[in-house]
Amino acid sequence: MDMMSQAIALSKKPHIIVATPGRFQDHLENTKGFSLRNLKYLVMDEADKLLDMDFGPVIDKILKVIPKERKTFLFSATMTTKVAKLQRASLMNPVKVEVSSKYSTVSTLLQYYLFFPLKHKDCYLVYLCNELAGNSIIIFTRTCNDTQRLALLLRNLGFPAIPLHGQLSQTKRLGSLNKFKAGNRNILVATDVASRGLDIPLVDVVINFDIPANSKDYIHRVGRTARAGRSGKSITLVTQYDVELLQRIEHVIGKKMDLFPIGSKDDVMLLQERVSEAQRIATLEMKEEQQQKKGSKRIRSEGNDDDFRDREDRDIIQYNKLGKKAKKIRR
Ligand SMILES: Nc1ncnc2c1ncn2[C@@H]1O[C@H](COP(=O)(O)OP(=O)(O)OP(=O)(O)O)[C@@H](O)[C@H]1O
Repeated sequence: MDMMSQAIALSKKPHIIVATPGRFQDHLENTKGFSLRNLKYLVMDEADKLLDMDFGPVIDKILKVIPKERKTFLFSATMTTKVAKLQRASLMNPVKVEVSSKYSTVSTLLQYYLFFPLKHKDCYLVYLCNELAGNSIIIFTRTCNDTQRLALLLRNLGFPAIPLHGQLSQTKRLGSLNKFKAGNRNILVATDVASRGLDIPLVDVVINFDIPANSKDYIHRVGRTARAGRSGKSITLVTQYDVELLQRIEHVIGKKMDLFPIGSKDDVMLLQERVSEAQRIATLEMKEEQQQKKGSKRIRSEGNDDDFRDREDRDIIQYNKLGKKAKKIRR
């Protein structure tokens, strides 16, 4: 929804507003007649995230202009000392309710790791996707760039992968998510934008392509599977540089992960040639995309059709093109 239609909705004085902090602050500053004088309850979901470096300053501003006489609820699977700071700063008589004094993952989640040298990372991922074909999988990466690259790489090999990251427009993000939810694409490659809050019942496996640097992110990521009593698997890829991070996560969750059972290293390496070719094509496609992006920026700045920004159509064409390329690789 755009700002204007939201302003109209707000003028009708809704009883409940669900908002991201940035947009909320925007309305506080720019929407005439929008006031929070009567606010009674403030709920912060993923509270530790809302109070971190990215959101903290905006939240501070919002807290300053809402009534002190209110009930505040903070929710999250993980908490930080920053929440404690906030409790001291603006909560009266706070009560803390914990399911467990230790961070825990559910017992229906089977947690595995795979250990191999960094140079074979893509190859192991492709091997896993092949082994797990038919499952619905979320693959987490550290950067938007890797998300895009891996989605292209997997598509080049014929896997129905789709990227989701913060640099996509809202429309495209929703589009990706819907395709995944509907089962049209059963591999979602995502950054941590997808690590919290997503409630998709059919996720069978979470793969941490990059091991999360923060153990709390691990808990949120693997929580995308094995939800509401269902079973699920997580597989964390570990290279020679990640051993310490793995140990730290195991310490935080109070569990040791098992080695994911796969064939021999030779079985994995059989894929290497095809993976290398798909990597080469993915790199070219990334370059092509970047050039097209530059082109679209130029067109936009010249004042042409704004819809050019929505590259959904072009992506479909590209997907078909990749489909052909994938066949070529198989032969
Ligand atoms: N008591 C319950 N009985 C059955 N299903 C439930 C119950 N509570 C929640 N669920 C279902 O479990 C799923 C997860 O719930 P919800 O999204 O509220 O979890 P959450 O704790 O907010 O997760 P996260 O913070 O990790 O995103 C939802 O599909 C919800 O409908």
